[in-house]
Amino acid sequence: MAVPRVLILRAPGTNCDEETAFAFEAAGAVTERVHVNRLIENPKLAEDFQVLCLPGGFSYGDDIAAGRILASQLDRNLGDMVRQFCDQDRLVLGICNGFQVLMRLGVLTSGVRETQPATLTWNDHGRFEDRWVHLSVDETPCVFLKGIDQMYLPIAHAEGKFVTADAEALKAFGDAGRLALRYTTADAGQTSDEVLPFPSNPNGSEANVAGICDATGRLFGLMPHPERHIDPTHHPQWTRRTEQPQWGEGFAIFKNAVDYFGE
Ligand SMILES: NC(=O)CC[C@H](N)C(=O)O
Repeated sequence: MAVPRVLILRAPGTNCDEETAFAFEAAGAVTERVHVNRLIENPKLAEDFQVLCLPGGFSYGDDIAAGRILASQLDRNLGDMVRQFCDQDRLVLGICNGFQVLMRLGVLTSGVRETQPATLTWNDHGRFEDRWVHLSVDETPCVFLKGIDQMYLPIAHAEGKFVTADAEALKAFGDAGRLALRYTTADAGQTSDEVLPFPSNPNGSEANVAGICDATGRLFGLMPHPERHIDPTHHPQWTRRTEQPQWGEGFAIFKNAVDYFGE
């Protein structure tokens, strides 16, 4: 099986890059954490990688809007590199702040209309929300979610509310299976378009959206942090369980990415 090489992009304020590298390596990938300035000096560096991952954090202090400055920097300086990564048979993953960057770049929402069809904005209650959430997976082409029905993962964000320009845009995403990951209740197995009340839906996202993918399923962004639930002991109730699973519930996302290159 081919071992994919994962480029984990660092920028001032990134704070989840080491955990994300650990998760990918546990799943069998080779990783390199590369600062955005190194990539701007030499964009050809990216040619050695099959997966581009934008990890979580507070890039450029979330100034202007979370992800805005890093997205502009990538667009202006590395636009060709990012487009090539998205167009070829490679994978792109954005986790939390990385998801915000991908949304500002527009790579996850392309194909729906000319003008920007969706964004991430402030949580309804206007605060940073840091806790665990229940998630369910839609019928989706998303490579990273293959074989996953449910997950229990932590969130830690202030600007995670998914909104679309109008109902037509939301429907277009939904019909294509692009509203891939949703917040749900502790007992629900299904995804739902009806907005669930807080705390099940932590930020007021339309259709309870926690993550979306592009039309091919190769590009994916999510607000929860799968890299923070890799070991079973990351689960907040792990000491009460009689048996431990081999991996935490976020691990399958990284494993799916690695397995994609072995198929
Ligand atoms: N955990 C993160 O990546 C944080 C995302 C972003 N800084 C926010 O607060 O919305």
